[in-house]
Amino acid sequence: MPHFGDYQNEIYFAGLMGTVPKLPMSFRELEARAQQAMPPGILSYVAGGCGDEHTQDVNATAFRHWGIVPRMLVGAAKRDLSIDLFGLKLPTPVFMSPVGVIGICAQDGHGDIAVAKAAAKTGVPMVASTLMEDPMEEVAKNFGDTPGFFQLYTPTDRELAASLVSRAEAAGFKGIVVTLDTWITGWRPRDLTTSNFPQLRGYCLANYISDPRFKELVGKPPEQDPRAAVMTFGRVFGNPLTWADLPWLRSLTKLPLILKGICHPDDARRAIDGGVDAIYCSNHGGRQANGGIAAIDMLPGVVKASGTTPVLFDSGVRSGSDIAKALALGATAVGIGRPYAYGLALGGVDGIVHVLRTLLAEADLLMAVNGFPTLADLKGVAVPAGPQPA
Ligand SMILES: Cc1cc2nc3c(=O)[nH]c(=O)nc-3n(C[C@H](O)[C@H](O)[C@H](O)COP(=O)(O)O)c2cc1C
Ligand SMILES: O=C(O)C(=O)c1ccccc1
Repeated sequence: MPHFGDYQNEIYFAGLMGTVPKLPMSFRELEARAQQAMPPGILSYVAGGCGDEHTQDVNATAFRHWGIVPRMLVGAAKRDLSIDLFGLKLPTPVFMSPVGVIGICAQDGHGDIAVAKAAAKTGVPMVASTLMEDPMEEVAKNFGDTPGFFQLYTPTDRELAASLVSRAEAAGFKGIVVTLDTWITGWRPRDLTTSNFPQLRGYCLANYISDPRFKELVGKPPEQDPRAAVMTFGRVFGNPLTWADLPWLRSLTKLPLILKGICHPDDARRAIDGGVDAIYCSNHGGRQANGGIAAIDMLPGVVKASGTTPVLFDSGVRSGSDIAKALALGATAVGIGRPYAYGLALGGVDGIVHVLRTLLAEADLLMAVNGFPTLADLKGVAVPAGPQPA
């Protein structure tokens, strides 16, 4: 695998031949061009968030309150961005966060498969949502050598939960991410204004309608009565789990179990005591609660409480320097959300690969210029931005 920073040289040298990149080089441009390219209903679902979107906004802007002081004469000519996560060797500390409507972000409606192919090309794992437009078994066939993770929205029906997890195991997924913050949908004015909720219009339910237990719950073949399938989905989708359910969740799989949506240090400690393998600090990109605190500002407390347990992080990552800052603040791996959905909408598999390569190239070059050749060197170097003590 080439150095991710090489993408910069590739682009400049292509420029000598008169070729400039067709795809955006910054998040600002990516978002603006995606806004032009995506159907309005899908765009507003992806771009929107909770309430007045304050949390969503600060998730991104709060990265500016953290900084990295450069070190010189380190000779960081070669960087090593690889990590070991649950014994899996990954070339970079980046993954693609679960995005439930990614299937319909692709022009051909097979966005989940496009993400899996981009994972295979880049070594950046996909965390596949429960909400897919193609069944997980089909999606997993496209991972190549890159491990994939399955994100579970725990349904109220325990047998359905168990069935989804065992299918994920059989399909070769390497870990189960259980999302805790979305057993009910947050207050999303953009979607409410247009009465637009893609899943309730029958999109992205492939993992449900292909499931033997779900078929039993519908009571007839879902394809014969799509409305009954949607109503059954609505009925079983969200389970308001409590700590008392953690032993049951843990018992569902021997694969690494990761809890997504943990932001309080006490919750991290309790989850680790309950036997989870990793903590996933995230506020769902500000889509669920307009609580006001940026996810990146909650990361240090979660990292401290988690000790040696890996901490995954997402929410507001828009650039390579954001990735580097999250790593410096203690994240083991960093999730990309909306940016890759926009990349997919603009350029299919190549669009996702481009977004990942630009983010990774920037992170890699920041490590080079600032003198941090390894992730171990980067750990702990982020400081609050502003005047530094003498
Ligand atoms: C359109 C959309 C759909 C999402 N669907 C899911 C999902 O199915 N499961 C999940 O755990 N998180 C889901 N998320 C949350 C992401 O995994 C991630 O936490 C979030 O996108 C991070 O914020 P950012 O994209 O602003 O960086 C979704 C996010 C978006 C934007
Ligand atoms: O839109 C989301 O962020 C999401 O994860 C979701 C998925 C299904 C139901 C409600 C929310």
